[in-house]
This record gives sequence, structure tokens and C-alpha cells, in this order.
Amino acid sequence: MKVLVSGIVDFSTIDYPKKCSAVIFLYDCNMKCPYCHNLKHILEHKKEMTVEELFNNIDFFFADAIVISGGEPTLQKDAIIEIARYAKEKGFPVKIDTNGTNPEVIEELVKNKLIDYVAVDVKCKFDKYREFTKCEEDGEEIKKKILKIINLCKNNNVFVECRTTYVPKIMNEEDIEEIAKTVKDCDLYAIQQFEPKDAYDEEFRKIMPPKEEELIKLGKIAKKYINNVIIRTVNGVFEI
Ligand SMILES: C[S@@+](CC[C@H](N)C(=O)[O-])C[C@H]1O[C@@H](n2cnc3c(N)ncnc32)[C@H](O)[C@@H]1O
Ligand code: SF4
Repeated sequence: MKVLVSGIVDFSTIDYPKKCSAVIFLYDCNMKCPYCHNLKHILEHKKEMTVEELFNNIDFFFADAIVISGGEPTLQKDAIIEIARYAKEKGFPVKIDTNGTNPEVIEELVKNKLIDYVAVDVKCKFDKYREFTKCEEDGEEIKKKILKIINLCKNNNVFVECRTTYVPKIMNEEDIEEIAKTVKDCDLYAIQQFEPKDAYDEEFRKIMPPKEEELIKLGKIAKKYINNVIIRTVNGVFEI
């Protein structure tokens, strides 16, 4: 089985909450989020390797967990199943970052007990989804898929985080309120501070990141519907 890999980070303290993780960035994506700081790198870097070669390329001196990210990792179903199995055999907890478009892939991981933590991005209000992310699905389809992932995780004791990267002017309080109402059953909702530096769309590189006070205000809106809400900023993680 070959995996298409765009990059590896041996050691991260921010990608798997409360753990030091190695992060595997898989090639390609089925969305084109204008704010994405990974997409350009992902599309420009593609290395084919076996799962064994992939793990031989990771320095496990510090890492005690594996994060499978990208790009959109669920586009490589067989590869992520093999990566997760390999990681579990070595005793590592496994987290996946996904845009939620392939719940059947998450189901396969969950049902085979290959995953411990699922982080699903909820990009914006659902009626803006197709225009904002250039995805194939309409907002209602995306909503059903995200809810399916939340249910799957909840029913199988897998921790499920939903998260939104908040871009000022493009998004507003209404987006956060609608998202929070929809994903209210998740274990954790995170509002992430947009970082403009490497945004895929150059117009987004000119947008200032939201201030912490703005994110706290949005967090309080989400908190009306969800118990466990945090904001993630360059300065750290703050509970609301
Ligand atoms: C690059 S995505 C990869 C996984 C998956 N495709 C997804 O969208 O969740 C990983 C995380 O980075 C976040 N992200 C992307 N661009 C960002 C930016 N410019 N500032 C802050 N977070 C960003 C996404 O919202 C997502 O939570
Ligand atoms: S944020 Fe995720 S879904 Fe959006 S373009 Fe980047 S990798 Fe793809």
C-alpha cells in the first residue's frame, strides 16, 4: 500500500490536545478553503511511500501520539486505515483531522477501533459552504455528514471535536450561532484564530486575524449550546 505524503512534523504540542504528537500531512484536498495555510504546500509536495517507510521517517524521540492531517486525509481511505493500524500496534493514540466529507471513512476507523480522537472542521454557515469551500456537496449534505460523524463517535466512545477557523469580516456571530446549534452534541467546540500569513487566497493574506476579545465573545455565543468551548489563539488555548 502506497501513501501520498506532503509532509511530516516529528513533534507538535498543539495538534493533539494534551499530547506531544507526530503529524502526518497527506496529499490533496477536496476543498479549496481560501484561508487554508496548508493547501499550497500540500498541492506542491507529493511523495509516494509505504506506511513502513513513512514511520521510518518519523523521529519518535518526543512524540507519544499520531495525528493524521493534510490536506484531507480521508481521500486516502486504505492508507489512513493502514497508518492508524500501524500506529495502534505501536501503542500510539491516533487523531484524525477532517473536513467531514467522508463519514464512511471515519466509520471504518471507528468500527475497527483504530481512532481515539476525531477533529471535524465546520467551515461556516451551511448555506455558504459550497461558495466558500468550493466543495461538491451542498450545505445540507455537509451538515448530515458532520452529524453522522458526531453520532458515530459518541456511540463508540471516540472523542469528537468540532472546530471553526474564524475569519473576521467573512464570518460573523450568526455563523458561530448556527454552527454551535448544529454540532451541540460534540465533546468539544473550538473557535480557532485565523492566521493570514500563508492563506491560499492572496486576498485573505491581507485580512487581520481576529482579536482574542472577539473570539471570547463568539465563544460565549457557542457556550449557550455546548458545554465545552475553547478558543485557540497564537497565545494558547482558553476555556470559555
Ligand atoms: C489544514 S486543515 C487539514 C484537515 C482538514 N482538511 C480540515 O479542514 O479540517 C487543519 C486545520 O487547520 C486549520 N486552518 C487552516 N488554515 C488556517 C489558517 N490560516 N489559520 C488558522 N487555522 C487554519 C483548519 O481550519 C483545520 O482546523
Ligand atoms: S482547511 Fe482543510 S479542507 Fe480546507 S483547503 Fe485546507 S486542507 Fe482542505
